Amino acid sequence: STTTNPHPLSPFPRSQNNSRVHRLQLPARRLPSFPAVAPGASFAPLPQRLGMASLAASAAAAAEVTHLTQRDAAEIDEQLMGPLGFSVDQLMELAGLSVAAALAEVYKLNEHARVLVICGPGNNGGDGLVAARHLYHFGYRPSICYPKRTPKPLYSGLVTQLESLSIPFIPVEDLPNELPREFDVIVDAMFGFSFHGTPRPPFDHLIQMLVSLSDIQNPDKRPAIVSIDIPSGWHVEEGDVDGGIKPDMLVSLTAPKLCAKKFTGPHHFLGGRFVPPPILNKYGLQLPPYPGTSMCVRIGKAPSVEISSLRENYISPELLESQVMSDPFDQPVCVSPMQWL
Ligand SMILES: NC(=O)C1=CN([C@@H]2O[C@H](COP(=O)(O)OP(=O)(O)OC[C@H]3O[C@@H](n4cnc5c(N)ncnc54)[C@H](OP(=O)(O)O)[C@@H]3O)[C@@H](O)[C@H]2O)[C@H](O)CC1
Ligand SMILES: [K+]
Repeated sequence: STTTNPHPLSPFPRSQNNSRVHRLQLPARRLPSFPAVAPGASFAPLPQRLGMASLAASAAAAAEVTHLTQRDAAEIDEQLMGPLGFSVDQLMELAGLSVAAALAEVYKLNEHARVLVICGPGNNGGDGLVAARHLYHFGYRPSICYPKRTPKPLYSGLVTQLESLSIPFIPVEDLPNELPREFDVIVDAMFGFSFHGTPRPPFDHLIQMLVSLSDIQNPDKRPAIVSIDIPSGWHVEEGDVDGGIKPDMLVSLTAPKLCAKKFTGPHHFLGGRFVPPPILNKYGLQLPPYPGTSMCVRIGKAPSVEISSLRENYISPELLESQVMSDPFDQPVCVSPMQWL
């Protein structure tokens, strides 16, 4: 056939003259869907059901996860949405779902139902809108602050979907002064990998508000901050160069960006389980495998639980007087998990 290729970067190249086409060529042999790592990667594939040994391997592998430059992150995005056939809606849906899933894994519904999602003008903000919808369906009570709306159908559609769920949109000037009393979690969906310079209004004010919150040392006295892809205001490669937000949780998408090396919070997750082999191969990405059907995977070690504090806080179940036997040997034994400690 003499038809020309509509996508110059197509993974199914018709022109052999385009060097970028060569670099994106699909492997001749069909790769298995697991492990999602480049061939020759230095860590071994892990089983889908992670046992203790493989969890340790996963932590070791985390040290080797690839961190992207701003340019590579943008280029990967363009390739996914060009020659690799994805649409922005699709990627945003998966990104937002990953964020909601990661948040729900750490901040359980019974104690963290009230979530404020602060959305910026670009796709990072779109991820926040999608995450809010999924959080609603998970049982959370999200509210949204979306001060610079984008008049594109994708975004107005997301807003309509959220309005149909009666999710409140709070104008920036109406945000309560006492955020810690009103919300359990704040999702920072202001800026992602296209951020540059210093934040302009009203985001400068919103970022400062989150900086003041993250300065409160006692995490029980403030909402947890969850940043999507990049802590907003951070330099995408250098990190926190200007006394910025210190999120408790970072959900990197596709692959962590260089700034994530400076993240010191307790919870770092990877989401965006959509990276196909041509991208993994071209950029030599080393990414941890996602467990089972999960949309997110923890990068690095989970914070350890202080067992002695569990013991101190443990209150034994009440034993009613009527249940007490006269002979203690007849007393029914109540085995609680704490008795094994
Ligand atoms: N492949 C993936 O991993 C996917 C990730 N997704 C998410 O998309 C973002 C990147 O989205 P993008 O739209 O390219 O960029 P941002 O959301 O970071 O923001 C761009 C808008 O922000 C404005 N901007 C930039 N700097 C400033 C500033 N200093 N002050 C105020 N506003 C700023 C910018 O305006 P300009 O006028 O400067 O152009 C834009 O309006 C990625 O991080 C992920 O979260 C996708 O959802 C799915 C695929
Ligand atoms: K962000």
